[in-house]
Amino acid sequence: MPSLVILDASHNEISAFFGFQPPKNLKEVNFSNNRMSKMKNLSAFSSLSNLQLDHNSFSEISGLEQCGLLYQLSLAHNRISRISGLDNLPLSHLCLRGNRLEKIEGLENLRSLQSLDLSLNRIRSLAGLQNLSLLGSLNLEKNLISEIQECKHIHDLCLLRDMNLLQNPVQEQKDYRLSVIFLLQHLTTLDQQEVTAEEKVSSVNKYDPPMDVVAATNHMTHLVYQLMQPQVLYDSTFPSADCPYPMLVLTGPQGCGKRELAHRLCQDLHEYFGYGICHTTRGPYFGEENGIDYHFVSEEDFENMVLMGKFIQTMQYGGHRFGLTRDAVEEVAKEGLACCLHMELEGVLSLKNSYFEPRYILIIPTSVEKYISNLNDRDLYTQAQIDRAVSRIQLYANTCRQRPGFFDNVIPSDDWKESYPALKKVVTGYLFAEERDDQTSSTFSGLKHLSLSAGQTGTSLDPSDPAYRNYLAKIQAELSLQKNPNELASIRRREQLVREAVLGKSPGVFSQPAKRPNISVQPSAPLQSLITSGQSHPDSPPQAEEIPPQTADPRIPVSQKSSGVEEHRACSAVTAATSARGIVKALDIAAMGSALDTLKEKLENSKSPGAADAEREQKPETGQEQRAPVTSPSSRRRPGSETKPILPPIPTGRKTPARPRSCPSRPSSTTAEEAEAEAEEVEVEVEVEVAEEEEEVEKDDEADVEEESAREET
Ligand SMILES: Nc1ncnc2c1ncn2[C@@H]1O[C@H](COP(=O)(O)OP(=O)(O)OP(=O)(O)O)[C@@H](O)[C@H]1O
Repeated sequence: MPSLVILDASHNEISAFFGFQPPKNLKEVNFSNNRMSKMKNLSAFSSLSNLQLDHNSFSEISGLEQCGLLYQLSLAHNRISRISGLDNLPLSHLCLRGNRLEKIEGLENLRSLQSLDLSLNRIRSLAGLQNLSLLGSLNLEKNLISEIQECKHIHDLCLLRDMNLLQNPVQEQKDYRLSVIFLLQHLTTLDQQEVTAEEKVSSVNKYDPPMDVVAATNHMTHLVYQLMQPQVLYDSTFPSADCPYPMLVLTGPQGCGKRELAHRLCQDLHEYFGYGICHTTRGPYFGEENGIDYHFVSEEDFENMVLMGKFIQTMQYGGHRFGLTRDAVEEVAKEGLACCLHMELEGVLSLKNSYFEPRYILIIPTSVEKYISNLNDRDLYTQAQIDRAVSRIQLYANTCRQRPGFFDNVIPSDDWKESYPALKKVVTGYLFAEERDDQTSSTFSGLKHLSLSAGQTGTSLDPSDPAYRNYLAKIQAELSLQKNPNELASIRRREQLVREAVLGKSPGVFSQPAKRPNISVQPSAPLQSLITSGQSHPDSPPQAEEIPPQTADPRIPVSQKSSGVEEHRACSAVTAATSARGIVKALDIAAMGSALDTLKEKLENSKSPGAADAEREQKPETGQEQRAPVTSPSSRRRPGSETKPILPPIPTGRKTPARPRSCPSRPSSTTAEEAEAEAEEVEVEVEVEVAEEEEEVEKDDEADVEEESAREET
């Protein structure tokens, strides 16, 4: 049969393996479920591409070496105990399910293999799969794999999407699924179940959390432990919304000189800075002193301190733990000094979650060779430690590049002594000392004052405390846009326009829609009653005696006159009130035709002696109304804004970069301060003018009414 292409001889009792002359074009052969036990050389079957030999009694794979086109081979449920004879075959699908395999071998050169079924064997390790770079599907169900770490052997198989480890002992391992998903991040199906995006994210957050997640967890841990302790009021550093306690943090890779720089800075600027002493579990280097460089503590003590809520942040570096305690900061703050610290990036990230708002300065080496040489000179580090430190330069550089503003300043440094002047300049700039040498002492006293005031505001979570109000004012100011003098002038102009429109001096936009009824509408009786009484029910025009005295001015609805407070509010809200009046006035009496008589009558009735008395009683209120704008809540002055926040010498510039109000102690803020003062002046000016103009409006209104009444009387 030279033309035979597909041969299916399954489910027979054939024992002879290929006991026939090879058809030239034979491609697919199925001898499954027969009684074959020994394979023979198939080099004559050169076209063979698919061979199914399941459920036979083969114990060894052989004779396939010359099958250069064989891409699919299935030998499931045989007695094979060792994989062999498959080298260099172009197999893409191989099934050895249900054999006696104990390890994966002989597959190293199957570079084209895409699908491998080794289920139902006795395999314990995944070693031997690492070269199968095209492998996309791997079935290892019902084997003896017990360690999650075995997945490391297939970690680099980027095309592996589907893996089945069902009924392996490894399934009982804690967090098995998340761990496997973490190790094999390309998987889309694990154990016949789809891998979700949530699972992938959770696995990464669990086993290789991003630095921010680590920092947040670190912060959360310490905060929780701290809250579990009896609460202590930290006089000097209790967070004050207006003036956070000033801190300076030098960061950079290990051994970049930040520690020396910090010490030197605290020495030179000892009037301003104190060195914050961290705790560590590492032993002291030669020359280091307990309580000067670090507080050296045992692992156990450190852990106890964590549980006691002592730390603000901690981090693990080089197998040792480092941490900054609240007390360490407090020690410095008590002296009236700003705390100067050095720490790694992880510490910075954690600290950034706290209520402290330090300045962060990155000290970064520019020459790797010099950096390595500096580290070697210290004679403290192993090569692995040096390599790690060097690798972290990139981490800092990336952070700096990817997160603009993360560091307040970056100082390139290959030698700390050389970079010290630059650092000092930057820091003195923060202190405002360089530009205002003459005010140095006052800055310092400001710092002392800061500590004190922070202490005073230690209980400032009480709303009755002025600092609390300052906090609100600060938030409010930040939320509302700051207006420059030009904007304020523009607002004034627009207000003026509105006022003129209301007074009928100019046909402002606000009066137009309200004037339309003037022309075309003859008000009905219900409308008259609405105008005169302020009541809304159209069918029941009120009797004259029903009209309360304060509705003598028919243009102002009762609702606006019902109480002094409301009146006050109505007059305060300049634009709203005047425009409302504008609308009422625009429905002018002249346009009401016959309705005028009724109105007149009611007006007269309302001027009864009782009503007049009542009106007189209203006079003080009117006065109040006139004065109202000055103290009006609608004024643009913020509550509590007359109390200037006390400013720290190292202000919170980074978090509130462009707002002169919140960082006036920055060098560049001299002009900002002036601008602020100027803006405030203009603000007050505008308010006073608004008040005066309002007064005028009121007088004009009153004069109008009187004139009208007089006209009517005549
Ligand atoms: N509380 C902390 N949080 C985060 N990092 C810290 C903390 N305390 C110290 N570190 C940092 O941990 C790293 C290891 O500290 P270690 O004192 O062992 O470094 P070092 O070899 O003396 O080098 P360096 O001169 O940079 O301090 C340093 O980069 C140090 O700045």
